[in-house]
Amino acid sequence: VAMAYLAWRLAQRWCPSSLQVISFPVVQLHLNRTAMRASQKDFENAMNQVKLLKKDPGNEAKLKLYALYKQATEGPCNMPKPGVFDLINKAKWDAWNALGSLPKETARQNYVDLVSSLSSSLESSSQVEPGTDRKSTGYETLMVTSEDGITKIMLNRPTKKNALNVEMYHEIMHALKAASKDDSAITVLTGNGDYYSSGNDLTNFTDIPPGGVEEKAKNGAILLREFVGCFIDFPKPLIAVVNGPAVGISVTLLGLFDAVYASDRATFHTPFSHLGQSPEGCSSYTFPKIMSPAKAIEMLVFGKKLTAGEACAQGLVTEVFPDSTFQKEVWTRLKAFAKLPPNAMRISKEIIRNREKEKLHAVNAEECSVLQGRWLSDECMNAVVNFLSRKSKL
Ligand SMILES: CCCCCCCCCCC/C=C/C(=O)SCCNC(=O)CCNC(=O)[C@H](O)C(C)(C)COP(=O)(O)OP(=O)(O)OC[C@H]1O[C@@H](n2cnc3c(N)ncnc32)[C@H](O)[C@@H]1OP(=O)(O)O
Repeated sequence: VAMAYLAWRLAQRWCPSSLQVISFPVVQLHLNRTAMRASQKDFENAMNQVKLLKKDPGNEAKLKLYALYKQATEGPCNMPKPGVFDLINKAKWDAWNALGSLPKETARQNYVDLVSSLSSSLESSSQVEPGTDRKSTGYETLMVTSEDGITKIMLNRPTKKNALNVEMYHEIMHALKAASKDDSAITVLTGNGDYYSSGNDLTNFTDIPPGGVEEKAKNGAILLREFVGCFIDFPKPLIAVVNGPAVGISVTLLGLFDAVYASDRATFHTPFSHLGQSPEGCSSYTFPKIMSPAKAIEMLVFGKKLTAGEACAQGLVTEVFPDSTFQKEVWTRLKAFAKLPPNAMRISKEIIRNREKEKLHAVNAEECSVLQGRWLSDECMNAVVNFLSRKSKL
């Protein structure tokens, strides 16, 4: 029953709710569109279109495509279920199996529809409107706006507590690079919904490439190093507006921000040991400097969760505001900052931060290399499997 429940939870995660409703314990598929039927030619065109996508559509979309393709070509899944540690094949099996007895023609149509929606959304993501006041809706996982001299990068996966999936890592890097060159004076990172961010999306560990977990860990370390590097090198004032709880990498990165404003609802939690992992985001260097080595160890090694007030007392947070007035007070202040001469702000940040840059890049490289080893450990694997099978939560 537990395994069936897990399959159902994973299926919920990976199956498009607009196409079907899945209920437990009996898997029922209620299709809301049966009228249209894609021809074999449409299906083949869609398969070719997938190869031409300019951007990676992300793991969730790839699993949906895989499942629909298998269903359309082979019918219902009757393969043996892969073992619990064979994460990638198990995820694929779950996605396919969750389609139940969906007819081949419907799967074909759903595949064609999905490719068409991916093509249009990924095409538009490369277009940024020119001008000073602009809104970029092209991102899949972010909302990026630029007005009043402020570029706001909002993490936008509120139903997943703004967990950072691989696509979000890439989009944040893209948004930061664009913000570093645009005409805004300051850049703000914040979260949509009740969380600032729940940190690394633990399903990032499930998409294992043909080279196996070693290759996955190596690629993860390369991605993480590049990602953190963008924060180290960001040239303008970078401000975090921490609207709610923050976990993992969303906390450690705060040591690289120029100001951190938090709602009194926010908490700061880095449960790395619980997850069999180790600190990143340069926190092994910035946290002991900011708050003393002993306080840093309480957070980074023992996983002590801080309230916003505690984080402020320890220097990680610049100022705490009551949640009821948080947005109003913070944005009023930020708008005033953004009116200051941008070049003076950039040059002042440079002189304050630059002498640490080389050190920070070295720390980043070392942390990523240590984490690469941690991701291959049983401690880490067990923590991820426990979360995904809903046996544990922070
Ligand atoms: C080899 C790997 C390569 C990886 C690629 C590079 C990676 C770089 C990695 C850098 C290292 C980073 C480390 C970290 O950030 S460690 C911190 C990781 N985060 C967690 O452990 C948090 C896990 N989440 C929770 O414990 C709870 O969800 C939480 C306490 C945050 C909220 O609980 P609550 O009960 O309020 O809400 P739900 O649990 O129901 O959550 C709602 C849905 O959101 C999903 N969710 C939330 N957080 C995550 C997450 N971090 N990863 C994946 N999914 C997450 C949750 O599952 C719910 O989804 P469903 O509605 O579908 O069930």
